[in-house]
Amino acid sequence: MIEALKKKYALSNQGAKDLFKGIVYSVLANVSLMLPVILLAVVLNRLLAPLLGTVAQEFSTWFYTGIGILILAVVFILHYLQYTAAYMGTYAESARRRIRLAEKLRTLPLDFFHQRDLSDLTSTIMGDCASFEHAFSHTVPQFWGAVISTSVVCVGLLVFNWQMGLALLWVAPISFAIVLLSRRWQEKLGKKHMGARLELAEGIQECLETVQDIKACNQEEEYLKKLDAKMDAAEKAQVSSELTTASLLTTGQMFLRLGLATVIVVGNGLVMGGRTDLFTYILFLIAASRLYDPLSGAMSNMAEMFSVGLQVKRLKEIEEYPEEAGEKNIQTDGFDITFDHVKFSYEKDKSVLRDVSFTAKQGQVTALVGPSGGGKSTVAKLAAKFYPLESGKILLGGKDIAPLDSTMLMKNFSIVFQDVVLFNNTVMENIRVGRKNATDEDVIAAAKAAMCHEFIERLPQGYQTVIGENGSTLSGGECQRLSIARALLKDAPVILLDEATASLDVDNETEIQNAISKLIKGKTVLVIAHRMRTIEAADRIVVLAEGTVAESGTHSELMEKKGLYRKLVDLQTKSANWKLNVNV
Ligand SMILES: Nc1ncnc2c1ncn2[C@@H]1O[C@H](COP(=O)(O)OP(=O)(O)OP(=O)(O)O)[C@@H](O)[C@H]1O
Repeated sequence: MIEALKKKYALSNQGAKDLFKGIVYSVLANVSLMLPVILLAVVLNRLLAPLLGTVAQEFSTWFYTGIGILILAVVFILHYLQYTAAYMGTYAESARRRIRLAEKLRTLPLDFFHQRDLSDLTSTIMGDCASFEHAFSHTVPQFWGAVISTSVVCVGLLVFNWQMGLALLWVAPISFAIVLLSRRWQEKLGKKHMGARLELAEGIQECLETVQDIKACNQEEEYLKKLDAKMDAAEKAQVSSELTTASLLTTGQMFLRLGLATVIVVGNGLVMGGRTDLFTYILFLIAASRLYDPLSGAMSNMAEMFSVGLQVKRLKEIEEYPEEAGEKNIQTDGFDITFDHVKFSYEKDKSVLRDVSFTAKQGQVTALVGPSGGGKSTVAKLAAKFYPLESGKILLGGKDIAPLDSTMLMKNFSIVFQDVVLFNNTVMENIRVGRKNATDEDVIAAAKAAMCHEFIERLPQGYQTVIGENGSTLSGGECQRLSIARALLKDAPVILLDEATASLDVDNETEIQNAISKLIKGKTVLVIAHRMRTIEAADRIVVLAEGTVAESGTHSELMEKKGLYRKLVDLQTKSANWKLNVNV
């Protein structure tokens, strides 16, 4: 049972045990609701003895009051136990689920995050987890509790008087069938609603991220119109999903109440015909008033459980995604990086790299140049195993990196990408990301080398200043210098620099390049730069165009060759003399 619950609702062992406890208490609490009915029937039987024609027995008010209080106490205790088991268990499981998800995300390979939509992931982690809290505290235990307890009571009523039992219960299977048979329909509408909600969340996120550009291009009205359309679509999908569910549910619940009419008609006939007594008739009338409520409740819960099913599926997709299970022991023979006939595509059948082969030697600077979109950044990311290859191999110190553990591999890389990622934390901690156990002095030394120290000192709290989400309170050049400081601090044997000095002015660029020159001594350096003069001194230049290596060699070799590299250099020389003509 515990195993079945674990599997069905993606629960931990403790979570499944707590849910089981919640269901058991829910069954007992529901059954206990029949105790007042039984007491009422017994009391009425005694009080109405003269009317019913039965032998009048001695009636003790105190005795029945005492039993009544005892029953109330039992009902209260069982409901209390059910409440604590369902609620405490659910919230403890919710905390475990969130931690489990965070742990799982930590172990997933990077390509998982490139495949999944980030707002979809956020909505699973935040939204679905919140829905589970409601479902597992308010719905699932109550549903199973109602189904099991009413089945037990129904069997009891059928054994007691099968004709009255049938008159009371014939409606239940039909009512449930109405809701159950429409499950696929409800799930389809639920999926559509979830899809529309995700699109809306994506739209809002995109709008917030690009608000400056939208304003700068006077696109507010246009953009808001599109967002409005997404809101309308989400609202429509929600209304149609809820309306359908509510209509079917109300139909089922109304049908259930028909049973009261059949109890009256059948009971009347049986009492008139002398085939049953008035006591049984009254007992079934009271039972009808108590029994249909939990069944109605179970039907409403069932609709919510359909949508929980969809959310559990999304959660399982993350939990069951194969974890990164690479070799932890990385022993390489030096740190040369070799691309050996590498073929790669982000999307199926859209090759970005075709047959790329070259070696970036340790102790040398290898520069990647070429037209925009040629695949330079992709090559740098593949060198650090951000994505799996379609075919070919990438070797680090002669060792294929494909089977290696990414976290262990990453220890060998210092990376500065075009898009700098900074955390909403202090400057000190943002640089310390490079090396967790670095002392404050180490951090400051790296900051000085990356020309950050001066501007950091000018910040309100110096190194202890919190820099906002992704460094929102700093300029682009300052963010880039921080990320260079981080890389200097890490001081790994392989260095990937993708447009590392792109946002710096000429003075800063020269100084930083001096700092980088110190950093790269004896290391394998793969550098991408659009400004050709910054890589003229590189030991080897690899020209990438349309996903292949067009040519390679030193600056002078390539200039002599008069190929693509020469063309790019000439173009840049021309553009360096370009001036903004304000008299046109
Ligand atoms: N995450 C991604 N998903 C899908 N396609 C991508 C992705 N990143 C890059 N591409 C595509 O891969 C190709 C190579 O991109 P890449 O960024 O490697 O080129 P690049 O030479 O570094 O360009 P640039 O000089 O403009 O930075 C381009 O056509 C680009 O559109």
